[in-house]
Amino acid sequence: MFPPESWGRQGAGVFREATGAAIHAPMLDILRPDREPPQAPHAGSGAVGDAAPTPMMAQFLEIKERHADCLLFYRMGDFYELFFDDAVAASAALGITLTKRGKHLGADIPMAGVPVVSSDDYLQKLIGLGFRVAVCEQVEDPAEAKKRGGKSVVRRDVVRLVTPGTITEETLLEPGRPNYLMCLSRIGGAAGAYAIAWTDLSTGLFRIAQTSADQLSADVLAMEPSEVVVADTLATDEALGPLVQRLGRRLRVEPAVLFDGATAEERLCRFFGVSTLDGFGTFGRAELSAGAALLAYLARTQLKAHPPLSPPRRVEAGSYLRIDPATRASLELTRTVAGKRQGSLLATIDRCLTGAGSRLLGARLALPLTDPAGISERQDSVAVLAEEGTLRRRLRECLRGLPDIDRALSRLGLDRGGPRDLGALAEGLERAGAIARELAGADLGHELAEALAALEARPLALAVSLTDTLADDLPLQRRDGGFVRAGADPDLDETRALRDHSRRVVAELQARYAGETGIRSLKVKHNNVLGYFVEVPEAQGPAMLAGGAFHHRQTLASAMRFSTPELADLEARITEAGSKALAIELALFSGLRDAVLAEIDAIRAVSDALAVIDVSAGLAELAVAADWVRPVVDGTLAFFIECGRHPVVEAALKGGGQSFVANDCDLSPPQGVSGKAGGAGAIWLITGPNMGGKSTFLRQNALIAVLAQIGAFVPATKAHIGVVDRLFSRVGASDDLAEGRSTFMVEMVETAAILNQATERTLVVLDEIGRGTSTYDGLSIAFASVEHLHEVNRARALFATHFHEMTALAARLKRLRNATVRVKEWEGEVIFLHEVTSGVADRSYGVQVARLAGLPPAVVERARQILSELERSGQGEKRTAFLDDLPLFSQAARAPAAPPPSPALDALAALDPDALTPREALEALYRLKGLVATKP
Ligand SMILES: Nc1ncnc2c1ncn2[C@@H]1O[C@H](COP(=O)(O)OP(=O)(O)OP(=O)(O)O)[C@@H](O)[C@H]1O
Repeated sequence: MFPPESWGRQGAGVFREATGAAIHAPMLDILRPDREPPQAPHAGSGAVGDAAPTPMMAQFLEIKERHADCLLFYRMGDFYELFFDDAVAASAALGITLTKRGKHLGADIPMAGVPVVSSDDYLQKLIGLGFRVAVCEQVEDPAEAKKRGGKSVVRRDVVRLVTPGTITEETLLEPGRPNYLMCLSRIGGAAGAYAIAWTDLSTGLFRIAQTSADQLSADVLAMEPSEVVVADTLATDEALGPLVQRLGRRLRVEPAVLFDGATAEERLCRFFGVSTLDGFGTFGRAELSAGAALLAYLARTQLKAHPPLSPPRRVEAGSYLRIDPATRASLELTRTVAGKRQGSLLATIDRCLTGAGSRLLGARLALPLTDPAGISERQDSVAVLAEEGTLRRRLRECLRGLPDIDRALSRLGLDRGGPRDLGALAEGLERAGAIARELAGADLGHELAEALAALEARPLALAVSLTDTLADDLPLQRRDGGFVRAGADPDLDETRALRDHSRRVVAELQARYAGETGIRSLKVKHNNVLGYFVEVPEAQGPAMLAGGAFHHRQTLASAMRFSTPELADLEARITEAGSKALAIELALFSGLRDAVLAEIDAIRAVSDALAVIDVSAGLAELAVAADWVRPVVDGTLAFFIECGRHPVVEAALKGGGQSFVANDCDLSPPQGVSGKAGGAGAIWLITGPNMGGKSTFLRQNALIAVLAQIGAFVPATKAHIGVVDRLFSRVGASDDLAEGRSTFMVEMVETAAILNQATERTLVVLDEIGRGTSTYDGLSIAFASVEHLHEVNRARALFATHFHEMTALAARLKRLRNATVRVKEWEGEVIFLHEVTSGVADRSYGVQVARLAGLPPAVVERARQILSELERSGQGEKRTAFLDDLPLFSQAARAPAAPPPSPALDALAALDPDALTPREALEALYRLKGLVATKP
């Protein structure tokens, strides 16, 4: 990077050029009103009529035109300046001052700026608000520009576009969360092949997966991407509508040419410097298109920098547990319903000590495995470290505070790295050695043995040269030097000695001058304008001039400043030695950087190995601390959990000094059920009081399945799980008003997905289906859904309901069992025991719960009265007839004898079912329901 062209902001209109001469400029040169064209036809023309814009203005407009959709951070001295609309937008978004500089087309030019040193904070805010930022730097030394003539402007260009998915700065990233940029591609129309490719530019990870129209949303959202790039031709496609809506600001539309399938493979090959992709896997056309688009988008945003991506790895469909977005949300896997990480499953189980470990755990939670052998390998790692307490503690000691190797590596690869990134690698490699020594000789499973092998294969020579070269305390930026250890390079030592010696001579001069002049308050000082100078109180100034050895430079209110040939000479020597020292340091930096990049694969393998060790040790720590067990995971259809607990609720209760009541669950294929009904897993129909713990029980079993399949231990005393291919959980209703769907509609859409897609291997967890509509409608839907699950899907399922009528199904459906949550009633109070047992609940205790919730006593009493009447009058259509006799409804009892007119019936009579499309039918149904609801 070149020294900035110093058009500073300091003072009112005082700007210094890089040459050091102070100049007074009432306004920035480019924006001086007298130099502005009276009328510029449009931004970017560069020259207008008889009055051309200033060269710098022309440069600004030209660059801005090329990056019209970005805020342009235009580097001027120590600031990034924004002009015109960018300035207005940034000042509103960042709360920074909006000023005016000069005129354009007769109007003031708005301007706002942020200091370069703190620009990361501003960038973070802007990116978070959905802006994209083009960072424009000087791309030549100001001295070069000067050679071209006095008026020449230093060449500038955009060096990088900062977008949500392409951030690499440590300060802009969360340590434990990946930052995914994703491209989505489709080949061959709506029914064609879909694929996604995603990368974490900050770590170099690169994955490609095939998907389908059905799975698209689930697969995209599972990765929680920060930015999703879609071709303009696809973004407007109806099939993508719901996903596009969900992505909102995260969506980025780019020209379709980025996704060009014909050149995709060749572009991928060229990027990775290979003649064929066979070594990386076999990719379909849509996958190649998505992968190549990703590279093209990176080229657009990173410009000249070549991101150090790992070769693409294909995520095989079917190799992971499918979890749709609604299930992820309802199970609060990575964030709570309120959107917080705290309180999610991930936050509860994450005991990792490194950012890479937390990211790996998150990635495993996004894609739990379905292959029992792969799961077992991960479990072996956890088991070894759970058993070997001393080893685990020592490993965790080494991992604590380990720098983020992946991110340091990525920044170095993009040439955005500094001395601390090299330092991070030095420390990382050293710790890797310590960890390898701890692991050597231990009885490790396959996964940990592989990790150990990667640690042992670490590039030793590189580690040594990094440690030998780098100083103990490293500056953030390389441009100031001072990061090379004394003794590392003889030339550098010599130059530094020269510089330091000259500095000492300067200090000695002060004593000599004071002695010679007899002025005891004489001082030798330094500033950027004068360099070294002698300063004396103003009264002594004339005496200094008398001897002729001191040349007057400046008079201040209370002091006079002088220079001497000796000082000027020393200054020159110090500056020269300083530049030489810096040049040597920068050369050493480049050498080390090249050496690092030459070993990038080995270093990445070390980092991956450390992440695996961190995740395994973290899960082992959790298993020991919270008393979790290793589940048996195999290819059967078993689902047996003894004394299972909800990890998050248990942790929360523990915090409040309460204990969690453990419960068993057994959905394994029931013994003794033969014929068509046999063979598949069971359904538990759970009835029980409100607040009894039904939802918690449902969720805990789904979470145990997920934990088992990421290779973790589980909160239970015993567990046997036949791998689940797909998990559906509908617990707790939510409106999706953003997509224009009511609570009931959302519930039905999700239920439809479950009934259409669940297989024998699926685990379905359903809570109170059908409660968002009238009792009979709801009951009928719930009945039919359970029957379908039992007969057609044959999935393992937990179904909680307040429709006690449904318990009768157990007599007909062979694999359905009734279970209930126990409560005790004591002196009119309900006591929740949170125990799940076989059997049927007698009632819901809703009124008692309502009282506990603080409903006014009069309402509770009235509800009790109505409830006992309802229970007394039994079932059937006339069950509410008694209400007329109750005091509150006696008014309504005086209704006219003749049946009231019914707009709903009239509207129904007017309908012609054969003439309606399914959508119109649905709308008509809603209209009818609306009419019924508003009926007096
Ligand atoms: N096994 C348990 N041990 C201890 N406390 C529990 C247990 N299960 C649930 N709870 C506590 O009871 C509260 C209510 O549980 P939950 O929401 O699961 O009830 P529910 O039966 O689904 O109620 P509703 O039918 O009203 O939705 C939870 O917030 C939790 O604090």
